[in-house]
Amino acid sequence: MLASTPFDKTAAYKKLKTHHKTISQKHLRELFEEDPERHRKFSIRLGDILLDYSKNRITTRTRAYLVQLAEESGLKDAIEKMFTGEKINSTEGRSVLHIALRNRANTPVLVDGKDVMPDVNEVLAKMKEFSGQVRSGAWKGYTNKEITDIVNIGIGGSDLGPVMVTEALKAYGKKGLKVHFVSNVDGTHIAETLRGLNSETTLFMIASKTFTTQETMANAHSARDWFLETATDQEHVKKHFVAISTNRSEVEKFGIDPANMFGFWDWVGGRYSLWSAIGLSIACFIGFQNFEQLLSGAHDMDNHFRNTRFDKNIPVILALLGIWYNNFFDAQSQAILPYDQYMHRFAAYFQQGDMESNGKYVGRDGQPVDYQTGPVIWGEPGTNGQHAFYQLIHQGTKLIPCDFIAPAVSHNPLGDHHKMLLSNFFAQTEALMNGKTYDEAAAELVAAGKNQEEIAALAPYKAFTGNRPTNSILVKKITPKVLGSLIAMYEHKIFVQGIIWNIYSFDQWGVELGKQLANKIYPELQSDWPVNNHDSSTNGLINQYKRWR
Ligand SMILES: O=P(O)(O)OC[C@H]1O[C@](O)(CO)[C@@H](O)[C@@H]1O
Repeated sequence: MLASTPFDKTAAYKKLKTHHKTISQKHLRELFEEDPERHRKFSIRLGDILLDYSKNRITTRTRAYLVQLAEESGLKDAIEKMFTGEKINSTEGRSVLHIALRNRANTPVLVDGKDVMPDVNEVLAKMKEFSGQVRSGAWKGYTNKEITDIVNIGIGGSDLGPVMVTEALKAYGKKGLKVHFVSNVDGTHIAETLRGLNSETTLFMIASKTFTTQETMANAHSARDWFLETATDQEHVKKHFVAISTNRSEVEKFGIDPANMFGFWDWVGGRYSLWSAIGLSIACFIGFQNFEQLLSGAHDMDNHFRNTRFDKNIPVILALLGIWYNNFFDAQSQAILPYDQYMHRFAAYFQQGDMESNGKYVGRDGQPVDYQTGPVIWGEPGTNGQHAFYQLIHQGTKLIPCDFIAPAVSHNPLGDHHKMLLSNFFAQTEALMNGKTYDEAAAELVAAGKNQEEIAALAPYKAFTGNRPTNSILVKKITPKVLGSLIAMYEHKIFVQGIIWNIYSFDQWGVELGKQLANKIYPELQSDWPVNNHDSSTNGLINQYKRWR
């Protein structure tokens, strides 16, 4: 069991409340003027990753109080409980062991007294063999041709991780092997994906922890129908369909050869599952060695997280800063802004990772919390975001803490593109911090030849308050290893915040109600009879749909 202290009842919370009154009056410009050592004091380096969090509205005292908050919340104990397989996902009665999936040290990790590592290693060995066969062409389709296209069918955690990673690591992808992802139950998704594919050279991976998810099962059945239209013989299914699941009996019921099933376990949360067999499409695309590098990067971050004191601990610091803005500055959201086109799904990935984990209002004591929990996560790659929503980040009325992420080395060193990209990366955090005073704006207008009247009219709009906090995460290069570390970094940040907010981060009951109601409405859509058993809005919408279809 995890300790259960409502975070607003801690002594550190009270200190931070008072301290916030002082800090909220300070401008980041002043903080930098007062202390030229901020970069050194507020940076952490781990291998090829540098976190500079100096452009935050904090002092060393803020950090000390935040660290105290983490300590009072029982974080140290909670981390140990997670790493040692205790059932900290209490509402589902499960351990939380994505860390075991990437435990490259192979030290025993016990669940109910049984070491899970032999099972983990067995599945990894099977993934290695299979991905090797697909990549080498040894795995043949029903007409003896090599596989050219993989279609992963899954949703949520059984889709977003593989999508994000295969995009982020496209530079490592095997030429001539394409990966496609179908998630939405909207028939357009699968129809558009299958258009142009050849059943003889296409391999389907049906990825679902439960193997009962409506969207995935509907898409899987449509994929099989499409396949059998040309392949005709049921026997051929086994060369073209593999399953990734914890539910063997449902996999068998679907008709997938158990030899083609890649298992995982209930202690792997869906949104933490890309390290498991759910990552099979990743392993096929980038190769098993690179997949192991991804695991190893995550393992490095796991070790750092578990063994480093909190004020030098990257995930802990990121989590505490998030709490500082979320609960003391009333920030509603958090932007993740990768300056790397390959990472264009990174923010979308952590929308599930963060919002499904910490979008909770009931505390671990069973009572509604009376403070804010998980933020809205959003973001797009720079520089596109700059020309879309950054205006609001710079001059809007909302405080939006931002994480800027960029690699020093590009996979595509084309002319001066990367220098231009990085100059934007550096410039944005500087601009958000410093802003532009009225006097600076007026001086620019003078230099542009404007008269006093024009200056008075325009300067208020051209001035920026600045004082907008950012983290800069500069990495050497987006390699599989670095990406693994970055993903694990955010996973642990989410964990820390959940512990401090005193909520359960590893269940997701909130998505159940919609599923239940959809299952109830689905049979009602079979006939043309009007319905009258819902509220007037839902009845009206369903009945109009029936008239129009
Ligand atoms: O892998 P499954 O069982 O198909 O579930 C897919 C997704 O559905 C959810 O349960 C709810 O959205 C996610 O947590 C999960 O990643």
